[in-house]
Amino acid sequence: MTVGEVIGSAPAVAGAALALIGIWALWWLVRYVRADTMTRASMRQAIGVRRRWRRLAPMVGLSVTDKTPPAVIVAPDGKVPKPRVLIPKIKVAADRYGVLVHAVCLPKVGLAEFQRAAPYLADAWRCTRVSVLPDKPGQLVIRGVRVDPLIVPTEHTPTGTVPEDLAVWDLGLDEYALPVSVSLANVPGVTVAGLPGFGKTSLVNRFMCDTAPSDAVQYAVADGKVTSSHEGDYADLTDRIFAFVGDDLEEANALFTRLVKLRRDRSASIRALLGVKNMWHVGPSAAWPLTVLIVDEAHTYFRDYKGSDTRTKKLAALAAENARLVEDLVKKGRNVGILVIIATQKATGDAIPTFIRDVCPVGLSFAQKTAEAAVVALGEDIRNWPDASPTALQDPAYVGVAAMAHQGRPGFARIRTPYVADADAARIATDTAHLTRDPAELLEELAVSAMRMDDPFTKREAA
Ligand SMILES: Nc1ncnc2c1ncn2[C@@H]1O[C@H](COP(=O)(O)OP(=O)(O)OP(=O)(O)O)[C@@H](O)[C@H]1O
Repeated sequence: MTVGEVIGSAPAVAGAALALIGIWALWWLVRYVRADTMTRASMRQAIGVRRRWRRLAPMVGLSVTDKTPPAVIVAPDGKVPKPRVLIPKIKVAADRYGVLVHAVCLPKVGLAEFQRAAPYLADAWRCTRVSVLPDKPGQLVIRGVRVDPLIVPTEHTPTGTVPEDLAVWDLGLDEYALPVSVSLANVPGVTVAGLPGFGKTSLVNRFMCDTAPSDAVQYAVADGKVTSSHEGDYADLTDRIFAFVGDDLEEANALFTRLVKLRRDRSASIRALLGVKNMWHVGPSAAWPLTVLIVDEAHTYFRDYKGSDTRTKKLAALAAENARLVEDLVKKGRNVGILVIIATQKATGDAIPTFIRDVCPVGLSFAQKTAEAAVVALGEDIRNWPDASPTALQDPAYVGVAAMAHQGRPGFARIRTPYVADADAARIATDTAHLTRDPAELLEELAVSAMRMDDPFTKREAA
């Protein structure tokens, strides 16, 4: 191509570039118009972050000077080129709560430098909080939230569709508005504690509503706050629950005994029926469902009864027996697909006995009154993380916010869990009631069909 041709094509190239910019501007405008007020503010914020980055980065110590002279040491006019100041390249995206910035590290400008600069970035970007985490090798992700996600209530409307992965429990958004979930695969127990009215039931409701459309899960509930299944928080869900007991210690004892028997029968037959030692290797199924026992207001079943009269002695014996049975389920139920969720308002050692709490790998706590209660709910380590302590969640703005130990790294996350309306829970329970089965019966059916398959006559027929 000659120089003349290049000059001649310049208007066409400029026109194409302008058209591209026009298309991009139109796309941005359409997104802006369709977005809600919070997202629009974040989109404007993202423009500011991009526009000011070249000036801001060196001011907050996020630049490096490249002193190596380029290939041409002396320019034709005799001047030596100045060293170049390099700044990390960024890509900025916006959502309801703020901006998500992907940055590329430079020599001596990495994770530590970005983390040191985070408070300055928060000031410059007008953010309540900025966090910096590693992304891909050599890249970082910086989360800046303009609005504190912990104080913005959210709602969740269950879709009624079968979850893609039954073992993933979506909990809500953390303090950086990033989604938090826990894996329930190989988890035998979850504890949920918190002052009354701070969102425990809503959290458990969400779990049930999201998983209930699957035939690979069955629920049993012991609710210590009520006497019959038609009262209280689980009244809307009874159609999807295969066993329910209220505050009667003897009935609870019978339910826990029944589930321990299921645990034993499953342990005895898992290799023959599933061909594995751990149900999670093949995943839960309609024939071998994940069996979830929810023990709400656990204090009712485990508390230490003190007194020498016959009735109190009987209650004390039942409570001790209940704790022992639930401990059995938590300690030995994992590989056979039994999960225990223990919720309580009362954070004392006898509400969730420490020998049970300590074997539950997942612990969540809504607001707590005292540091001791926080320790009972989340373990000793919470004392080392005062910012995340549930004692700081007592303001009504934090209804629905829980603290939870990070899975796989030190520290605790605070999570804004969404509210699930009772009407939605009722709708899901009604729509999925036909899936309710007793896992003990299912186990028997599975054993019978396995026996039939072993039968030489049946084998011949099948062949
Ligand atoms: N995640 C949430 N977001 C916003 N509001 C919530 C949330 N969860 C609960 N609430 C509000 O708090 C009220 C009480 O919630 P919930 O029944 O879940 O509390 P709880 O901790 O289970 O109380 P209790 O221990 O008395 O059963 C709800 O009716 C609702 O108005």
